[in-house]
Amino acid sequence: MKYYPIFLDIKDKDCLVVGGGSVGARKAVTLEKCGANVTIISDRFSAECDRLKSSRICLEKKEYEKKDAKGMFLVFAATNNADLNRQIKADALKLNILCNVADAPDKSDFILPSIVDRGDLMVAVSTSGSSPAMAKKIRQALECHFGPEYAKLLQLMGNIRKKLLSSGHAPDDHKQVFHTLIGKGILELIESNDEININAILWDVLGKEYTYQDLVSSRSDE
Ligand SMILES: C[C@@]1(CC(=O)O)c2cc3[nH]c(cc4nc(cc5[nH]c(cc(n2)[C@H]1CCC(=O)O)[C@@](C)(CC(=O)O)[C@@H]5CCC(=O)O)C(CC(=O)O)=C4CCC(=O)O)c(CCC(=O)O)c3CC(=O)O
Ligand SMILES: NC(=O)C1=CN([C@@H]2O[C@H](COP(=O)(O)OP(=O)(O)OC[C@H]3O[C@@H](n4cnc5c(N)ncnc54)[C@H](O)[C@@H]3O)[C@@H](O)[C@H]2O)C=CC1
Repeated sequence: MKYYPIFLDIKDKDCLVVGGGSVGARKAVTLEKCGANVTIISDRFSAECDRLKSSRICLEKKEYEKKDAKGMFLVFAATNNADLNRQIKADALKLNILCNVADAPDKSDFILPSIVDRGDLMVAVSTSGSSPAMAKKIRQALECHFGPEYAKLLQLMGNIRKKLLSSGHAPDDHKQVFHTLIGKGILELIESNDEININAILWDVLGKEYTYQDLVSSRSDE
């Protein structure tokens, strides 16, 4: 394997994107969705980038300077200047910060995947840099297969898991329960909004204190 796949928790971490064009904008949007505090530094901003200004995305209109990278958790070099992108990478290295270089995968510490985002289900597709266009096409095909019902299913499964585990750990019994639930076709029932039959399964497998409406009204990580 060329790259080590990892799901990184970047909530409330400071991340720097240098370059306010369409590539910088795309990287900033994903960072923001994951709860990071994003600074985009650029000597000019595309209209697309300008619209991103928010409580979590701050735009600084200026030339990049080495000190800008200080204290950042991640750095993204996304300018249209290849030499500058390499300089940003070198600065980040000196500061021990991982850096993505938009025009030079071989110089990057990490590359970004194409993402299917269905709540707690995240499918990340990488072609190891061989063909971003193909990564995007595969992502679009997967989006048709993994529809929005998967977000609901995982909210349900996450909350059942949390409730069950809060009453004690019994890995062998629990394994049986989870596989039984999935095997009973709950996904299809969620898709057709058939609450009556979902509850019938929940009560049969887990007991009356497990009700669909209660279990999908809160997030599993709350
Ligand atoms: C190595 C990597 C580094 C990184 O950015 O982390 C990288 C590098 C480069 N991409 C380039 C071009 C394009 N990138 C896209 C789109 C995406 N690029 C993304 C990731 C990555 N791109 C990493 C590898 C991912 C992998 O393959 O596994 C995605 C998945 C995620 C994201 O950006 O968030 C996002 C899709 C989001 C979605 O799902 O929609 C499209 C498609 C389009 O625009 O329609 C094109 C035009 C078509 C094409 O080139 O294939 C060029 C310029 C080449 C040139 O000069 O011609 C380079 C530089 C180079 O290769 O040297
Ligand atoms: N990784 C990826 O997914 C992709 C990467 N690329 C590469 O990414 C790079 C950026 O692409 P785009 O966003 O389309 O380019 P762009 O030209 O739209 O944006 C680049 C931005 O960098 C800024 N910039 C240049 N010098 C600067 C400096 N000294 N200080 C601060 N900001 C500076 C410019 O003002 C501009 O806003 C290109 O090198 C391109 O080849 C292109 C497509 C996809």
